[in-house]
Amino acid sequence: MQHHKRPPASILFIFGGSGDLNYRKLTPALYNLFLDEWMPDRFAIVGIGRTEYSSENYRAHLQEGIEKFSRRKAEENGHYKEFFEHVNYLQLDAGDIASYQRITEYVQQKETEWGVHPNVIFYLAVAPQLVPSIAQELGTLNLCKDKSATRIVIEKPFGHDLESAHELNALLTGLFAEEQIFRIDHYLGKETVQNILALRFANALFEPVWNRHYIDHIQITAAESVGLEGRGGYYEHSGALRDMVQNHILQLLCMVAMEAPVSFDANEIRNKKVDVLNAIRPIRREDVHESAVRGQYGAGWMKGKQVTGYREEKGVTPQSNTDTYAAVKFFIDNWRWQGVPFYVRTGKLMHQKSTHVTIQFKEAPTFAFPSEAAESWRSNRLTISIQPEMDIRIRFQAKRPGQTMTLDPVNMTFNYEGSDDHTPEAYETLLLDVMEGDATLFMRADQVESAWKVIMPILETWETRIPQDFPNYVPDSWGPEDADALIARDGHSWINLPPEKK
Ligand SMILES: NC(=O)C1=CN([C@@H]2O[C@H](COP(=O)(O)OP(=O)(O)OC[C@H]3O[C@@H](n4cnc5c(N)ncnc54)[C@H](OP(=O)(O)O)[C@@H]3O)[C@@H](O)[C@H]2O)C=CC1
Ligand SMILES: O=C1O[C@H](COP(=O)(O)O)[C@@H](O)[C@H](O)[C@H]1O
Repeated sequence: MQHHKRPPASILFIFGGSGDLNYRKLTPALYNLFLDEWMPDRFAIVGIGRTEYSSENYRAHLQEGIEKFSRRKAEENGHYKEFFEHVNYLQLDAGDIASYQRITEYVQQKETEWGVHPNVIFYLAVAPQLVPSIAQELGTLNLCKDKSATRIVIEKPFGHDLESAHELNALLTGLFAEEQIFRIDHYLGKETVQNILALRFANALFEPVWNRHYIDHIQITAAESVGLEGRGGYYEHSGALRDMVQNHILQLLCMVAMEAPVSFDANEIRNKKVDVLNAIRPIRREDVHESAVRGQYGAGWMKGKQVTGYREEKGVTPQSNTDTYAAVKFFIDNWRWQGVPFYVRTGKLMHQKSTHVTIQFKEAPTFAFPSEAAESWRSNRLTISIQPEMDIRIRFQAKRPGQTMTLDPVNMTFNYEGSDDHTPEAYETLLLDVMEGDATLFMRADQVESAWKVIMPILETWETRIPQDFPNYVPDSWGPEDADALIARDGHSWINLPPEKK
């Protein structure tokens, strides 16, 4: 039974249809949208690549991806036949200009068959070097002149630095209108990330204390327990700062720090976020060593299994100085956040997978209880767990039952109802938004460039100074000691989130 309005008729062309992202993320997401009756009544998905596939082989390959990576359990997957009737493969070399005609022909054929002019979406799930030439060719197709019906989706990384991101923006905005361009940051599609806006702006409770008068500092952690997962070739030219901080972490920071939007219009939200990026205090090159720490993992053990060091990974050079860990202290120079440090960190092969935001409130102004009542006054803390735990915890002091006045910190926890396999994956939300033409959860050109501006001084400094101590952390740890020192200098320590007891 259909219980919601579906997007209009759509054709999705996935450049990189034979690639890893489509196999692991995009097709499982589209399949779940199909099962949840969110796909349009009329839709077609066309994978594009040079690899030879018959339709049958291609569908079997993608079905395997769904079976491995769909959030639904195997027994819930059962509508492959109906779904794959909508899926086809176009063997095409993106460098062959003449072959783009086949795309136009496919659209015309569907238009005739369906009797409607469909939305046409080009998803570029290819290496970044291919993006400019594919965009260039698509931009010259007549069907891309229809600004309301044709869209282009660009995967990360969006540029390698400020200059290349600016060039890519110039190219794309010369070919497409801004409303046709969907720059993906998959963190924005996560339920728990979107919930930051609901927590802050759908409740009157938090806003009065959400500022420098009550908040001592904020921490954002995106710790991964995985390593490179076969992506050494890409990662070696990226590193943790580019791979995670420039995009996902700065977007989280924006959602925590932005002013209240007056509406949920895409541009209104994006304006408020870009204001935060533009207010981040530029880090002077001579101060980088005080505000930022980089790390690289060596060989060691991860949960009882031996793992190789970063420099021995496939696709990595033996003397590599690429950062697999980054921690940065930011300040936001505006009225709300003046003087409040934002500590952010991310790393590969860390002790525990955990992405969370911690708002540490200031101490109570005076403590009327006997000094032995509590170890610390710094009890008020709000933690937004993004993954794998999906909850919001408020920590406060409570009296321990008994005849003495002894205080203990306790947690009040909101848990997302239902199990993980009922929560839409980020790519489901984002693909649906693209089909609906809603760009709220996508990056605008100026947002991407402002984020690059924030990290450029760190990147440039790191690129010119050779780290003396790499590798400087072992797998299954919380990163390099210098990162502990970065936050300890201000009298704080990193908060590692224990899993909530169920
Ligand atoms: N994999 C992931 O988990 C993530 C990936 N991304 C991004 O998504 C993008 C794709 O990554 P991923 O899927 O891992 O990469 P893969 O290397 O697995 O896939 C690359 C795709 O590009 C296609 N391709 C390459 N050259 C051509 C060509 N000349 N003409 C047509 N198609 C071509 C390949 O097809 P063929 O060889 O058949 O021609 C293949 O389908 C990258 O930008 C990556 O950074 C972002 C987040 C996560
Ligand atoms: O974009 C990326 O994100 C993943 C982490 O995503 P998550 O949803 O699992 O938190 C990271 O592993 C990868 O290196 C990076 O390119």
